[in-house]
Amino acid sequence: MRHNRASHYTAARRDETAPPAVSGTSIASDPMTRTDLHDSIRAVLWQGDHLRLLDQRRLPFEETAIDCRSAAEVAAAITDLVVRGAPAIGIAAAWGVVLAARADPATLPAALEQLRAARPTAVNLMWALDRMKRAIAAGADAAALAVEAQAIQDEDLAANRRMGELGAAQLGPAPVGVLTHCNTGSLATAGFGTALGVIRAGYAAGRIDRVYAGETRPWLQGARLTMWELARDGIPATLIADSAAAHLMKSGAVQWVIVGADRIAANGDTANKIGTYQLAIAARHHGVRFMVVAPSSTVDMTAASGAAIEIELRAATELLGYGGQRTVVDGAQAWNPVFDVTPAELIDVIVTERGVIERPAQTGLALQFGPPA
Ligand SMILES: CSC[C@@H](O)[C@@H](O)C(=O)COP(=O)(O)O
Repeated sequence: MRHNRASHYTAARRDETAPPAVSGTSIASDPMTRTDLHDSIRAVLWQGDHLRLLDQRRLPFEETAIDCRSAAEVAAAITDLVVRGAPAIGIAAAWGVVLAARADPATLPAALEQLRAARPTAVNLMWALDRMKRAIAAGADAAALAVEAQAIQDEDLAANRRMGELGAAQLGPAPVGVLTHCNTGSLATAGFGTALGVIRAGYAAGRIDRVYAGETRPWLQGARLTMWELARDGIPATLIADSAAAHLMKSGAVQWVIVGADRIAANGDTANKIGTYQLAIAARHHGVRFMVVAPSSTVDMTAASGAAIEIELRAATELLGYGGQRTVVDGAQAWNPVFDVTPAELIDVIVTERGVIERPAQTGLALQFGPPA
């Protein structure tokens, strides 16, 4: 393993013996630099002529990167969860557009379409592509598109820092226990994180003393990724099975559930990782408060309510086995929706970089985002 503290990742080198992690793409796989701070985690890194993605399917035990050299490779990496988390896939897609422009501007319409189809629920993907499309319409060349993609990435990091401050101010002052779901940290964003950014800021301010993370079946984003990020930061963290959440709340160990979002409708209904809805129901029953943290790029004012949000259904095989090993009897069927919608009535606070919306069911998002489109 080669370490290079001057850059975030070690230089990629083609490993002919490694199995292709994303079918049909050329992959350079190599260990990435290990550092100790969340600031050093970069899920998406532009390398001047290609895009380097930290392969999140292999964490926490392997820090390897995949180099994408075409929009098609970026789209495949998004679909296959090499890169995941609503803001991060929007950022990766923006760089995918840059790759298409550099290769041949004539391929841009097809590239935009292919990237848009990579995953259906996280609206940050469509938001970022629409922004790149507007830049193309305004005459941007590949270099100008790279500036736009970098701006999308930089603005996301700034939004996360701001949401961290705003969300942490909602807590305490006495330190609380917090439950989170999936992974909303540096890995899911340009850095720092949304819900995990609030947790980072809250812990730093002495307003959080313990974080519980649901494991997040079947891809284990909570177990593999959130626990990894929290361990690197030295934040006290306890993993729970997803099905232990109501029991945890009943014990009195948590006062807040803090989660991210993949799409927030105009009325405040929020799509997020499957299992979020049942956390919100259990939280309301136990008097535990429920906070959603997401940048404005996650807000979709064209969706009047959660009913308008497409929920991604993934392959049944993701549920029928574990670690490459089949665990369910042959011939069994499985249903694998990977997001659900939490109704606004169950949400106490929505935090975006524009501010805090308390009891969103009463006002919707119009206070910050204007009337529904
Ligand atoms: C800041 S990330 C917010 C959401 O994207 C996150 O909670 C989530 O549901 C991610 O799902 P994933 O399937 O891992 O992309």
